[in-house]
Amino acid sequence: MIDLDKLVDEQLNGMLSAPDAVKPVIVFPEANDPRIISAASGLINQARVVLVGEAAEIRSLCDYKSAELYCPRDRFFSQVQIVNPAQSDLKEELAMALQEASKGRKWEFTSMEAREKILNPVFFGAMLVRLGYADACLGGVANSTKDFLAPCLRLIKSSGTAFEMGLFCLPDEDNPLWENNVVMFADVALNLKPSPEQLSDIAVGACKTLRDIFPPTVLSGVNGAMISYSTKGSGQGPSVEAIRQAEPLAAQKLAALKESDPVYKDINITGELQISVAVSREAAQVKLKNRLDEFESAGKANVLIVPSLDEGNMLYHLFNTQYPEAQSSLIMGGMDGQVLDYSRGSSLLQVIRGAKLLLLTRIKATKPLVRTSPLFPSPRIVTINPGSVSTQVAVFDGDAPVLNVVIEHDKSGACAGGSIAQQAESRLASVRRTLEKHDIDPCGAAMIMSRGGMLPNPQAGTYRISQAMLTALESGAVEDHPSNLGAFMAWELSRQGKTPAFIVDCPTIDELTPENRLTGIKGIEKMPIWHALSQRQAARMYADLANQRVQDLNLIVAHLGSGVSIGSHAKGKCINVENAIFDGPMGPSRAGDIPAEAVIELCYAGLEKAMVKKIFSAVGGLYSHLGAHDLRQIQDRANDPDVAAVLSAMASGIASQILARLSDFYPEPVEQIVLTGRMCLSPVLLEKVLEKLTLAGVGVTVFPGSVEAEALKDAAMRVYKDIDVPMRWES
Ligand SMILES: Nc1ncnc2c1ncn2[C@@H]1O[C@H](COP(=O)(O)OP(=O)(O)OP(=O)(O)O)[C@@H](O)[C@H]1O
Ligand SMILES: CCCC(=O)O
Repeated sequence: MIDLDKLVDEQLNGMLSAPDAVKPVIVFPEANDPRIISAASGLINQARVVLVGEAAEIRSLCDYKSAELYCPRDRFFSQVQIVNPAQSDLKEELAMALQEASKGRKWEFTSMEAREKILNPVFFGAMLVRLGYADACLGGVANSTKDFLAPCLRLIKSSGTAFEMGLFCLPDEDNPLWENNVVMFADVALNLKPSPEQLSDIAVGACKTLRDIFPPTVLSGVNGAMISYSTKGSGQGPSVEAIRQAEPLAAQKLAALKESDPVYKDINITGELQISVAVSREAAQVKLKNRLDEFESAGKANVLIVPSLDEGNMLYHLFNTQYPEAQSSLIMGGMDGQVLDYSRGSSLLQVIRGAKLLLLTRIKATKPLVRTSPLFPSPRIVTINPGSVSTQVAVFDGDAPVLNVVIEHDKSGACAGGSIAQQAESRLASVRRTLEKHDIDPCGAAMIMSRGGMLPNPQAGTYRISQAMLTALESGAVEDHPSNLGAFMAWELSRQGKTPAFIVDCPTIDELTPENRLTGIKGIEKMPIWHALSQRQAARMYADLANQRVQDLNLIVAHLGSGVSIGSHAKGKCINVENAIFDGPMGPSRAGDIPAEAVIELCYAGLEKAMVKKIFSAVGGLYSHLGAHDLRQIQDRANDPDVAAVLSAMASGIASQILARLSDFYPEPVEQIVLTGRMCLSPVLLEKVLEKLTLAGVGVTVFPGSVEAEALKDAAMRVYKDIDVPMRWES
């Protein structure tokens, strides 16, 4: 049986990991139902969830266990928005808009009535969608269709005929009627006797939905058939006539759909077929004989469009009863994924599945998603992330990305050297130019965030930038490193702290255990310098995916970027990690571990100390072997045996040091190995690393690319929501 839930999850996660993706805002007006609370907790990674109800009631439903949460409780309450209509700032605006929407309708409201109605969570939720403050409203588990769906259909604009589909992924059988045992029926809930126009809308909408859910790699054909007691002229009657009239209309609409996106090119719709002719090749052969090839869907239809509600509803309930183990769901059509009406008997699993299918169809609908909503705080956050030859500038409104630019610096210019303050000045000028070019005024930001610098002995987390911190960085930074520039730039952008400015997760955070700190020479201790911002974010991202807390997990996290660092994160603390500038595996321009005797020789070869340091930290690794450090170009030469040998050695070094970390957690097991950084964007390298990691017998999760801008934004939001209290740097 196709695992529908897994398929939908994979697609959602893929779409939501796009750099400019935003999560849809979904409203549950029935937040007093334990199924809704539990389901909401399983949706927070893929949606911004609004629960309409009383915060105290929702908390007590969680505390007394009738609503079990799929994620840590703190995370749930920090992510969902609970809105009580009676106390909402939006109440009056929504009531006025409701009255306006009702004008001239049979159900027209006076302003008094509208104010009263808006206190009803269903009206409140539907109006949030109507006004563009939310993307979708989901209900029906605690209300009748009349009480939930009628207000939604009245108030939320649709793109055609509203209808409902019943989707079934059936258990495996020897002789399945349908490819992969997937079948859909429509309309199963709304239109008593659809007109030809409605039938054509239902046919095209249902086929489009099936394709939106199942990519061609999973379901090669989407074949719609309008079911009748007549096969191509064998019978007569009003319903047959309606289908005949619907067929050309459906053909026209289908042509427009195919024109809009080639993904729909292989959809077929055929009218007026008996159900046996629609689903069985043999029956089709018997009845259609040599005309069979004229009708693409005949004998292989997997979307069955019924002539009236009686048949649709019957089929839906028949299949639900006969196949209790099927993965099934109701899906609304014709509403651009803005509404879902559950059945009151829905199980928790069905509530979650329905919501995820709705998210998928909502994201794939042409209507753009809400980027910022008054329901969710959306402070403007400017983030800067200085690297050795580039500075990343990313701007967010709350969680919504606004800008993400990587400014490449000329090595001979902006970062050629000079004091931290001098370098910061020229980089800052390019950051300002970039912001200006995109019409972004940093003075309008609520918070300015930067990667942390090499402060001595910092704590993990967020520090407010202060003059004392800048002094410490200028005079006492542990290493001369581009990360030190961040605080200076953020300070200047914030007009010397007038806008709150912060650094997050310094590379010098030291949480090593004594065992991991000690070396073989008394007096020489390990001194970690690592990609703390990136690694700690990747650990949190994994924990969120696994619906756990980092404090409860043992993770090995590797940052594979310009530098490489591998951290052993035991219950949220990085208990072992190297100095990524000089130790560990080789990287694009880092030498990594070199036999000690060779190092000694090099030091006495008459070179200046700065030159020796440069050999290890700037012109080692790929650059030393191949004369280039950009993996994007190097991987194109991977067929060259010399290049392949160096890439294999780098991958092998990374994998073997990750494997070596397994023992750091002894006697506890490692839950997951997590990889991140832009080198993970290289399939050539990643494949070689992953191959060897299979030896660990531990799952591997990859967050390819840089997660640092997201890390800075998330840190800002934690401060903004009072989840984190920023530290002050004391000299
Ligand atoms: N699309 C890509 N495909 C393959 N490799 C890439 C891609 N984009 C960047 N890289 C490589 O990733 C490396 C840079 O990684 P990343 O940007 O994560 O590091 P960084 O954050 O700049 O540096 P640091 O490790 O100092 O933090 C470079 O070697 C670059 O060539
Ligand atoms: C944390 C930074 C270490 C490096 O530059 O590789």
